[in-house]
Amino acid sequence: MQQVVIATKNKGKAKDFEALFTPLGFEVVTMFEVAPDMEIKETGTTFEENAILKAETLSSALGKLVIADDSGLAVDALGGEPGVYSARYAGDHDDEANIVKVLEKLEGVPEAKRTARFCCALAIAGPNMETFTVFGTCEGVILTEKRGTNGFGYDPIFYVPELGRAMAELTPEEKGAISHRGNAIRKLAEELPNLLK
Ligand SMILES: O=c1nc[nH]c2c1ncn2[C@H]1C[C@H](O)[C@@H](COP(=O)(O)OP(=O)(O)OP(=O)(O)O)O1
Ligand SMILES: [Mg+2]
Repeated sequence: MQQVVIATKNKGKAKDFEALFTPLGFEVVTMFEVAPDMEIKETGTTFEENAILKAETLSSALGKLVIADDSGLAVDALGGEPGVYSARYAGDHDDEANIVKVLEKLEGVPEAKRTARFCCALAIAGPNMETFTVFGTCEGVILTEKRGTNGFGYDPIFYVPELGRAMAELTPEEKGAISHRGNAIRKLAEELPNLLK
């Protein structure tokens, strides 16, 4: 099976990518398999910068085509926070602590003002091509408590109005159909024939 290398060490993201790439006939491979000891510092100030950093670093190391994902949650009432710092908002990659911090900061904020979006920048880098990026979003509303057990990160507190459910109440396929990551991958898929020729 053809492989697609994703420059991530996030198991939740890897599952999202599997739901999106397996139907296309690709096996998803992550840094756990190809570069478990590599640490890539996310020093950028935008999702795009960090995605490019991760894709180019791993692609150079492997000499292969690599896709990276930098993503996060932007809450309107918090001026776009946690944004690019989503993974490190309350603790280093502590999803539960991050959720508690967002809910605390939004205490007393009425539903109409709890609008937010998930953002996903994807970068694709390879030996014989210029790095290319796409951006996807997904609009939602921050709940006042957690709902559902699927997904990862902020999914339990992210309500998707068009489906009437929290992101963590969706199957991986349902999430992929409407998510920031799914939307970004569909944009990338449109461009891929031009990029690789
Ligand atoms: O679909 C999602 N559903 C819920 N939460 C999400 C999603 N997508 C991103 N997020 C949150 C998780 C993490 O707090 C941050 C990503 O941070 P980000 O640096 O891109 O990923 P990461 O450090 O976990 O893994 P890696 O850099 O190895 O790909 O945004
Ligand atoms: Mg990261």
